[in-house]
Amino acid sequence: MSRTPLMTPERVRRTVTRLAYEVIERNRGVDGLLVFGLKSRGAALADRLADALEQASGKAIERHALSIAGFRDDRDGDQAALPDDAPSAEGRDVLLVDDVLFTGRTARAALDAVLQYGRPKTIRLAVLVDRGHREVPVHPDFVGKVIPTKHDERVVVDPSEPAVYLED
Ligand SMILES: O=P(O)(O)OC[C@H]1O[C@H](OP(=O)(O)OP(=O)(O)O)[C@H](O)[C@@H]1O
Ligand SMILES: O=c1cc[nH]c(=O)[nH]1
Repeated sequence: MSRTPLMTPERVRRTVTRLAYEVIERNRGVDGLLVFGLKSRGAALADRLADALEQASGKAIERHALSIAGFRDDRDGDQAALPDDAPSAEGRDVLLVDDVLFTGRTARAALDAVLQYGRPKTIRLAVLVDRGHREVPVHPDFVGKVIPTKHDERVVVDPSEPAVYLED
């Protein structure tokens, strides 16, 4: 297996900052914003994006991890219990965040999973990398970078650096 760098840590940081400003522009601010990172690897990115939103807006941003277990249409699994600190999404602007968008099945499952939290006013999707090969009609609202890939390659976001690699 070979690993090719696609985005350096500096590039990822700049991209996350740009995404934060795009979210603020689209939502006309951050009031009512509720950020959900898709478990498991979207949660680290959601934290970074929420931090960037706080820095850009000067306001606290509520963020949570969203389990999509039990909502996949292509995998079996039991639904995780709602966490004790589950927020209400009723009437709020929900931002779903994931590191990689591929077939779109995770994001589709997240649309079902998030409705356990109430009925949001809007639900939008932000991803760091869109690598194509969609199998369901999911389109992201905010994209860090579109990276065309072969189907059998893998895009890996290392949350600790953070950096993006292509593995084949
Ligand atoms: O668009 P899709 O085809 O659904 O692929 C994208 C998903 O794949 C990865 O998660 P993975 O399923 O590997 O789970 P993990 O985050 O728990 O590692 C990634 O973090 C996205 O959530
Ligand atoms: O390339 C891929 C495909 C699915 N999920 C990932 O994180 N990367």
